[in-house]
Amino acid sequence: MHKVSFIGGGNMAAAIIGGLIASGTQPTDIEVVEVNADARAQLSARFGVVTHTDLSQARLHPLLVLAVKPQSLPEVAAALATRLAGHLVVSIAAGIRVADLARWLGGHARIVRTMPNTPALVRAGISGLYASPGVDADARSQAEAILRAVGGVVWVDDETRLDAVTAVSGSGPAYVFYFIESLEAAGVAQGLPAETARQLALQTFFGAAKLALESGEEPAVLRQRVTSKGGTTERGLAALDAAGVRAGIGQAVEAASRRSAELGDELGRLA
Ligand SMILES: NC(=O)C1=CN([C@@H]2O[C@H](COP(=O)(O)OP(=O)(O)OC[C@H]3O[C@@H](n4cnc5c(N)ncnc54)[C@H](O)[C@@H]3O)[C@@H](O)[C@H]2O)C=CC1
Ligand SMILES: O=C(O)[C@@H]1CCC=N1
Repeated sequence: MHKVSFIGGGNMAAAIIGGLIASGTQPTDIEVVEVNADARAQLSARFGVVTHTDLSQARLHPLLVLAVKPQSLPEVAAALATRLAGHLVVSIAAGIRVADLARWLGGHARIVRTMPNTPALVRAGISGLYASPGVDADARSQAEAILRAVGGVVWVDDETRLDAVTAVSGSGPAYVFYFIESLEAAGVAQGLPAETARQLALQTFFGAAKLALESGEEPAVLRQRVTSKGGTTERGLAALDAAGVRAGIGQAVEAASRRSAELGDELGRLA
C-alpha cells in the first residue's frame, strides 16, 4: 500500500485508518491533517499516525483522502490546488461531484469519488466508488485498495448512482440502528428487561444478515421460512405493512438520495 495523507481526521477517516493499519499499512506511512486538537490527540494515541494542524505542514503523500464535511471541501480543495501534481485524490464527501472537486482543485483530474459507511470501523463496511473515464486502472485499483481495507466495494459507472449508494448504504447504518432501537423499545413495552431486549434485537439483526449473506438465498425466501401460516410472524408482518413501513423505507432512501444530489447542486454552484 502507498503512503496516504488524510485531510480531515473525524469518524470516517479514523475508521479507514484503522482498517489500513489492520491490513498492514505502517502507521508512520499515514499522515492526517486535522484542525481539532482532541481529534489529533486521539488519532496519535490510537493509531500512532503522524498528525498535523494544517495543510502547510503536510508532506502530501501520492495518495490523498479527502475526509472533511462536504461544506468544508471547497476551502480545503482551494488550499490544496497549488500543491498537487500526480496525486491520486480519493474523496469520501457526500454529494460532491467529481467535476466540481476537479475545478476547486485547479483542474486536477486524478480523482476517485467514493461513499463508504461507518461499519468500516469494524471492517464490515461497504463502499461505492466512481471514477471519471479518464482515470486509469492503476488509480482505480489504488483507491479500491483503500476502501477494501475496511470492507466490500462496488463500482458504479454513472456518477449519479452514487446518490442512491449514499442513500442506501452510506446513510443505511442509521436506518438499521433506528430499526434496532425500535425493536428493543417494543420488546421493553412487552415487558422484557432493557438489556434482554437489546441483546435479542442486536443478535437478531446480526444473525439474519449473516444468514442472508452466507446462505445466498433471496431475503424474501428467508422471510417466508420464518412465516408460518396462521402464526405469529404473519400477524407481525401484516402490522408492518399496515403501518406503511415498507413505503417509509422507500421514502427515506428517496429523501436521502435527493439530499445527496442537492448537496452537489448547492456546493457545486461555488466557484
Ligand atoms: N459519517 C458517515 O456515516 C459517513 C460520512 N461520509 C463523509 O465523510 C466525510 C467526513 O464525515 P465524518 O467523518 O462523519 O465527519 P467528522 O466531522 O467526524 O470529520 C470531519 C473532520 O474534519 C475536520 N476538519 C474540518 N475542517 C478541516 C480542515 N480545513 N482541515 C483539516 N481537517 C478539518 C474536523 O475537525 C473533523 O474532525 C463527510 O464528507 C461525509 O459526507 C461518508 C460516508 C459515511
Ligand atoms: O449523513 C450524511 O450526510 C453522511 C453521508 C452518508 C452518511 N453520513
